[in-house]
Amino acid sequence: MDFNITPAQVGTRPPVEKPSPAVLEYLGEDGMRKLVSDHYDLLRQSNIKGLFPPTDKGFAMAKEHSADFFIQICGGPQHFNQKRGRPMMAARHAPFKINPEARRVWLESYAMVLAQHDMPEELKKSFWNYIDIFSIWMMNTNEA
Ligand code: HEM
Repeated sequence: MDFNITPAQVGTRPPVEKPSPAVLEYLGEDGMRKLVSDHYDLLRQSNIKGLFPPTDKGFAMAKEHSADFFIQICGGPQHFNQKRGRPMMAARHAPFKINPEARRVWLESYAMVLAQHDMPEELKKSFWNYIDIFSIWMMNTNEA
């Protein structure tokens, strides 16, 4: 499938549709953790690696929190809320400079992981549509 990135302006918040619970049903929690882990491993080699924690421990925590969130947003247990409180995702990303290029790299890293994955296409599409749009919310600067 094509992983198209929707063009968007910084500061806009288009309505988002959550991924289908079938994504988590297919992957299971461990499968979701692996998906997120593979994504983060690509980010760590990308030109936006400087945004992420430099230590292995910090990086492992970042993976854990992100996977907790994706499990929750796909209808699974509320791990994220229990450990971290209300998601408030845009606010949590505010300390980091996320420009359209950072969004592109972040999404393309997911596209690479999804392209290799054995998940059915309609589940990939559901997951992709969610991150494509919700990632627009996380952009907070046009500065390089
Ligand atoms: C637009 C591109 C994005 C970039 C560049 C980005 C970058 C980051 C960075 C730098 C962190 C902090 C890492 C840490 O120290 O824990 C983070 C945390 C996180 N991000 Fe993103 N992010 C993006 C989009 C998204 C999207 C679309 C989602 C959800 C669908 C998401 C979910 C999360 C979660 C759950 C955390 C952990 C927050 C916490 O526990 O405090 N991110 N992200």
